[in-house]
Amino acid sequence: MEQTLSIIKPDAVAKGVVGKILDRFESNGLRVAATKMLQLSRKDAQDFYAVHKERPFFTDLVEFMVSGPVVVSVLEGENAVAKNRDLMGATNPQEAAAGTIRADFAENIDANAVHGSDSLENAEIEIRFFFAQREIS
Ligand SMILES: Nc1ncnc2c1ncn2[C@@H]1O[C@H](COP(=O)(O)OP(=O)(O)OP(=O)(O)O)[C@@H](O)[C@H]1O
Repeated sequence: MEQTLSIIKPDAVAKGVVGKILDRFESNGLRVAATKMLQLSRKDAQDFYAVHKERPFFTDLVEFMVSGPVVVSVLEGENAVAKNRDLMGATNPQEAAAGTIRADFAENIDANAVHGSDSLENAEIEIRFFFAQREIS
């Protein structure tokens, strides 16, 4: 079954909506196969978002991602990558469709509540970045 990586970002953890966001996944056919809370180091955040390192928002993105704990999860289900992206909504919460996680819980494009892998290939890389095989059930 397809797997994808989700990150509940520091803004959503600070707001206390971790349970509500995990419920969106579970209520829409995505099983939580692994989950944990952790504090990213600057190196973790820089490595994780390395594809964006030339972008003007990179420094702000890294500082935001280390501003508090995150909750990382492996989600499993049919078309898990695409399904998670649909549930998340557009990157900019102002453009996110009604009923999506970002429309309901995100503040702005910097503090946008969640990350989800954007391809099957990246999902595998991102899952390996955060989880050992024995942590995934
Ligand atoms: N123009 C921008 N200004 C500020 N921050 C941005 C901008 N574009 C993207 N970001 C931040 O960088 C993150 C990664 O950008 P990307 O284009 O990969 O968006 P995404 O795939 O929707 O989000 P994510 O990778 O977090 O799932 C975004 O979630 C957002 O927090």
